Amino acid sequence: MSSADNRRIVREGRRNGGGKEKGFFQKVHSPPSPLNDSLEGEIQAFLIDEDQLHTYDDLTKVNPVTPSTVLKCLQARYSVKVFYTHAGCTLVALNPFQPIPDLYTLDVMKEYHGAPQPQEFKPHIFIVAEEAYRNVQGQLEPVNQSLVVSGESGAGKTWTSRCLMKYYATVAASSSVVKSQDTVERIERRVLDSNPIMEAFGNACTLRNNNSSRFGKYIQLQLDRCQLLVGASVQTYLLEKSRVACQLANERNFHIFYQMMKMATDEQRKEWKMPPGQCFVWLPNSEKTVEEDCFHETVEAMVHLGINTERQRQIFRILAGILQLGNVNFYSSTDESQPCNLDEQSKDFSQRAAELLCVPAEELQMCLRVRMLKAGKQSVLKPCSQAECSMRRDCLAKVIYAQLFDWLVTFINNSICADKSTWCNFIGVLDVYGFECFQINNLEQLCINYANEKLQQHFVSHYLRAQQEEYVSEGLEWSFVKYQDNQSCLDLLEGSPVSVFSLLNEESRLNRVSDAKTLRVRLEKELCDNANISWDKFSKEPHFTVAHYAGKVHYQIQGMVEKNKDPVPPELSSLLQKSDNPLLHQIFTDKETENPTTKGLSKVTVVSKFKNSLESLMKILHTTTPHYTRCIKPNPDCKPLTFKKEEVIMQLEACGIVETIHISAAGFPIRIPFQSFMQRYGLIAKHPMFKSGSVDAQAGGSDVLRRAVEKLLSVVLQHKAFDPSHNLDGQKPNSWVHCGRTKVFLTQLMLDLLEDQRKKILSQCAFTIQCCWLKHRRRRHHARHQSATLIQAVVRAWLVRRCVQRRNRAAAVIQNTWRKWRALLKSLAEAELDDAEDLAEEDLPVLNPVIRERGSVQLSSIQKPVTVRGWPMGLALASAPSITMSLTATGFQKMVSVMASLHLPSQRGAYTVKPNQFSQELASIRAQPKGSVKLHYQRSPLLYADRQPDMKSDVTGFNAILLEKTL
Ligand SMILES: Nc1ncnc2c1ncn2[C@@H]1O[C@H](COP(=O)(O)OP(=O)(O)OP(=O)(O)O)[C@@H](O)[C@H]1O
Repeated sequence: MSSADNRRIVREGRRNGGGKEKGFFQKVHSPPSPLNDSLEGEIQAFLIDEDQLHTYDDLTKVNPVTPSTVLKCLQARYSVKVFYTHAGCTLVALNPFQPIPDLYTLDVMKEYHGAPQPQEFKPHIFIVAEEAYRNVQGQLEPVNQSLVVSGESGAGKTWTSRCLMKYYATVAASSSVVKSQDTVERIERRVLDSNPIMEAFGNACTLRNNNSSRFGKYIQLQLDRCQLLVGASVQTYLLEKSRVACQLANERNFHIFYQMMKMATDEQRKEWKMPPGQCFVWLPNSEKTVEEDCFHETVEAMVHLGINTERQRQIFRILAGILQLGNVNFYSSTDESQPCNLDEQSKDFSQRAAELLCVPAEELQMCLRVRMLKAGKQSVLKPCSQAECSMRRDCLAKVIYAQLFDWLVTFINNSICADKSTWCNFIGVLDVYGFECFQINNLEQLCINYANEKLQQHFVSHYLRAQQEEYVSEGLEWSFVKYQDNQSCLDLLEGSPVSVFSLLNEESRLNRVSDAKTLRVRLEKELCDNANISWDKFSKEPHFTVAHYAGKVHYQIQGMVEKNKDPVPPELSSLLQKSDNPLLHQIFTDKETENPTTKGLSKVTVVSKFKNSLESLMKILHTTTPHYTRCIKPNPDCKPLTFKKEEVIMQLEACGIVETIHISAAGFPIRIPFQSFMQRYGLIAKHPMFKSGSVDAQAGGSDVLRRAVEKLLSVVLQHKAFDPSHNLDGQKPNSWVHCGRTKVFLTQLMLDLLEDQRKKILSQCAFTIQCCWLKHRRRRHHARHQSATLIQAVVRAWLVRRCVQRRNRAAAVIQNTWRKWRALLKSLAEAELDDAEDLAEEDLPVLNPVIRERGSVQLSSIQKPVTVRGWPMGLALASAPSITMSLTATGFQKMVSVMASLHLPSQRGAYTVKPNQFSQELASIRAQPKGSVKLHYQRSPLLYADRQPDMKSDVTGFNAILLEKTL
C-alpha cells in the first residue's frame, strides 16, 4: 500500500473520529452560518489580505485561524521559497527537497546569533535554536530546553536536527575564548560525528525517504556555565530491528550493510567472507545507490569517536555474519523427530556465519534448529519446524543487530558525554517518528502512535499555557473551563488497572501460545467503556481500532503478543555469550549481568520497555522549556518545490497543528485591532436601533478606541440578549468576546453576530437609498418629460415658422417672377397681335439677345406690369416648344398645366390628350365627343390671355377640340 493510501486512511479516520471531544475550552455550538458565500469572501478579505499571505510570518496571524487559511498561507510562502513559518509557539518547516543556497551558512548562523532580537528576523530554525540558547543564558526557569522536532517520514526531521546540532556546535564554540580551541573543536566534532554513525546503523532507504531514521532519538547537548558545548548524550527509542531480517518490497536494509558490500576493499571482503558477486537475501535493492552509501565517512566518524581499528573489525565481522545468516535456508525433515535439514549452500553460509560471529558452527546450527524445553529441572530437546527455524534465525540476527546498535549508542555516549560536574544545563533535540497509520498496523505502530499521543498531550498543555500567556499580556479576563485532552486515549493505552498495554503484557507473560481471538475478546470485555476503542464487527481479522488525536488506526492483533514478548531463545543468547568475538561476547554478557532477574532477555516486554523510556523522556520534557518544530513534507514524491494541499493538510492534522487551531478556534480565533474593528462595525453604533449615542471611533488614542469598541460591543450584546428571536442555548454572550489592550478577541459566534447586525443595518440603509433613488428617479423623469415636451413644442414652432417664412419668401419670389413673366408674355402677345405692326419698334422691350435666342425673357427688363391671365399662360406653356423654351413644361406637366389652366375636371376618360408625333409636344386635348362645336384658335391662344374661361360652363359639352396646335 502506498503512503498516499496510508495517509488517506488517516484522513478518513480523522473525519470519522466521532465521539472524540475536540474542544479544549468551553464547548461552543456553532449554528449554521447565516453568512452567504460572497459575504464570507468579503469578511475573509476584511480579515486577511490574500495577496499578502506570504508575508505572514506567523500562522496565528491569519484571520480567522482555520485549516484552509493556514494552508493557503503556507502554500503562498512555499511558492515564494519561504520554508519556515511560526505557528504560535511552534515553528512549521516545509521541506524544500532541494538544497537552498545561503540558508544555513555560517554567516546566517552568526547573523541570528548576533541579532539583538532574532525573533524580528525571518522565521528560521536558527531562531528556535537561538531562543533556546538565550533561555539558557538568561537562566530563567526552566533553564533546560527541549527542541521537539516531529513530522512524518521524509519531512526533514533528521535534517532539522542536524541543523540544530551544527548551530550549537558553531555558536557555542565560537563564544569560546577561554577554553582551549582544541578541546572545543574535538567535542563539537565528536558530537557531529555521532550523526553519520547513527545514520549508517539506524537509517535505511524506504519508500518514503531514502534516508529514513528507523529509530527515535533524543540528543542532549550539554552546556557549561559559560553556555559552551562541552558534551552530549544520545538516547534512542525503538529501533526497527525487524528490518534486518525482513524488508518491504522496494525498501532496503540498514545503510551500513550496503556501505560494506559496495565499498569494501578486497582485503576486507576476504576477511568478511564476502566474495565479489555474492548475493545476500537480506540485502534487496542493492543496485539502488543513495547519497548515504558512504562507508569512508562512517569509518572516519568511528575513528573520530575513538572506535579503534580492532573494534571496527569486530563490528564489521558481526555485520558480515548477520548477512551470511540470512542466506541460510531450512528444509523440513521427513522424520519429525529430526531437526530440519540444511542444503550444501546453507551449510556453507552457516559455517561462514559461525566463523564471522566466532561461535562453533555445529552449535549455531543446533541452536537454530533445536529448542530446549525445560520440564522442572530436566531439559528436553525438541526439533523445530521449518518456520520455527527461520524465526530463530531471524531472531538471532535481530537481537545481534539491536544489541550492537545499543552498544554503539553507549559507546558514542561514553565518547561525547561530559562529566556531570562539567556541565550544568542542556538543550535537548528530540527527533521522533511521526504519527503512523498503514493498512496493517502492529505493535510498532501502536508504540509510535502512543509516543505521539504523549507528545501531543505535552504540546497541548504547553500550547495552552502559551496561549493563556498571550491572553494575559493582552489583559484579557478569560475563564477557561477545565479542558479535556487526549488523556482518555492515553488511559486506554497505558492506564491502570486495565489498558491495552496491561492486557498485552498479561497475555505475553502467560506461558502459552498466544491466541489473537482470545486477546480480542479480553480487550472488548475489559475496555468497552472507553470511547476511544472500537471494533469492526464485520472484520474477520482480530483487531481493535484506536481513535488517536490524529485519526483512527486499526491495529492487527495477530502477532502482537509475540512481538511484545520479543523472545530470544536462551540457547541463542548463551551461544552468543560464548562468542570469541570480544565485542559480541561483551554485549551479551553485559546484558545478562545488567538485569539478572530477566535471564534470557525475554521477561521485559517491548511495550513496558518503551513505556518506561518514554516516561523518563516525558519527565525530562516536563522539566524543560519546549520548542516545537513541525516538519512538513509538501509532496509524497520528494519533488523539489512541489506543494500538494491534501498532503500538507493531512500532516498538519497528524502533527497537531490543526488540532491546535481547533483549540484556538474554541477560544478566540479572531483578533481584530480596535481601529479596523471600528472601521468595519462603527456603523452599528451610529444606527438608531442600538441607541448607543455617538461613538467617535475616529477620535485617536487607544483608550478612546477601546471605550468605543466596548460600548459598541455592549450594545450589540444587550440587543441580542433582549431579542427573543435569538436562541442563546443557555450561553452567556459576554463570553464570546474580550477586549484586549490593542485588539478585540472574538469567537466565531460573536463575529457572526456582528456581521449579522452589520448586514441588517446595511440592508436597511440600502433600502432607504433605494427608496430615495426611486423617488429621485421619478422626479427626474417627470422633469425631463416636461422639458422634452417644451423643447419639442419650441422646435416644432420654430420649424413651422421657418417653413412658413421660406414658403412666404418663395411665394413672394414666385409672385414676383410670375408678375414679371406675365408682363413679358403680355408684351409678347401684344406684339403678335395683328395690330402689332402699329407698335413702334422702339416700344418693344429690349430683350437680352441671349435670352431671346433661348426663347426666354429677362423679366426685369419689363417696364410696366401687364395683367396676364393664368389659363392662357398654361396653354402657352403647354404649347411652347421644349427646344427653345427652357422654362416650358414637358409631357405630363404640360398636360396638367393645360388642364389646370382650363379648369378641366380631372375625370378619367373625359379628355383625349394627343402629343405631337415627332416632337412629343402637346398637340391637342379633346373632350369626348358630345356635341358639334369646334373651337379653333386661329391665332395664338395668348391672345386670350386676359380672358377667363367660363368656369361655370361645362367645356366638355362643346365636344370639341379644346386646344389644337396649328402647325
Ligand atoms: N531544509 C532542507 N533543505 C533541503 N533539503 C531538505 C531539508 N529538509 C529535508 N531535506 C531533504 O529531505 C530529505 C528527507 O529529510 P529527513 O531525512 O530529514 O526526513 P525525516 O523526517 O528525518 O524522515 P524519517 O522520519 O524517515 O527519518 C533529506 O534527505 C533532504 O534531502
